[in-house]
Amino acid sequence: MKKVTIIGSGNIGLSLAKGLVKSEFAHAADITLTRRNLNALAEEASRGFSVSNDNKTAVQGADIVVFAILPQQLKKVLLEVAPVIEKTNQIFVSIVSGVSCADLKAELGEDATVIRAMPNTAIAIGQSMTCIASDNASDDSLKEVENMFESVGSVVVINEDLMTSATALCACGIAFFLRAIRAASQGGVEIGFHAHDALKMAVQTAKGAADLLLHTNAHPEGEIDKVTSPKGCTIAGLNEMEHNGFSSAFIKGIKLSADKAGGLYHEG
Ligand SMILES: NC(=O)C1=CN([C@@H]2O[C@H](COP(=O)(O)OP(=O)(O)OC[C@H]3O[C@@H](n4cnc5c(N)ncnc54)[C@H](O)[C@@H]3O)[C@@H](O)[C@H]2O)C=CC1
Ligand SMILES: O=C(O)[C@@H]1CCC=N1
Repeated sequence: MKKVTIIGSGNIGLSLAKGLVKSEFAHAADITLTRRNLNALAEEASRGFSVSNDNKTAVQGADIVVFAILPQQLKKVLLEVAPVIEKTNQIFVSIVSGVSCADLKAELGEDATVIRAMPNTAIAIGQSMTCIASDNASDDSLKEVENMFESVGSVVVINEDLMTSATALCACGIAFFLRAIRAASQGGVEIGFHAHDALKMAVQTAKGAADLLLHTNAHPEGEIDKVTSPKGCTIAGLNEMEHNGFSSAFIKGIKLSADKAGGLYHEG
């Protein structure tokens, strides 16, 4: 089993830790979680995770170190751990948006093995879509990190210059789809369902739509064509949504998120 240290145990860091244990990629005891306020990790400690507020000690002995802190918090932490890292044995994975491999190596050293990864919060249940990229990692190191993220979802290896696009489409994207489900359930309440039933119906319908594409490799429009009976109620609703900018709003939102994702580290 690999020893994994996660620097920054907030939303995505904890989701990753939970997912890795659930998938049996690692035992809780082999995962060290750090956070400035140790009290906030009491529950994780009781579940067997090793917890610490000392990043320097926490990186020592780890096979894989994952940086899961905000872009604005990263530089200070890189400078803190750089003197104690083992460049030949350790892999440094950054899931911090907008931080390049070059940025990471500028603080950790040019010979450090750095890999960027962009998962989403469904990683907690083994359903992440994770994109990974590196400019210097060996095939073995890349494979090791790919295996880790494959244990908690799907992985696509991409060119580093597409990482901010991956952030918008996949990491932010989960929020976009969640909002769409919420909107569907609100529509359901207006047409007669109690909120809990409307949400359950919207969630299962969204899951069915995603699974249809996953299982059949079909194109969404092909599946939509099967639903839209001539002169029917589906095409009427769908066109009304489009007249109100549904696809356009989604596309514009993803573009804005991608623009924003690139600038968070250097903006400070
Ligand atoms: N939330 C998400 O869905 C995703 C987030 N990301 C990226 O992951 C990073 C973290 O995002 P979130 O988890 O949402 O933020 P968050 O604010 O929930 O978590 C960051 C954690 O880092 C801790 N922290 C701050 N300074 C620290 C230090 N010096 N030492 C140890 N811990 C420290 C904070 O206490 C906090 O718990 C960001 O860079 C974000 O771009 C990437 C993919 C998905
Ligand atoms: O909103 C954010 O900035 C982070 C990056 C991707 C998901 N959450």
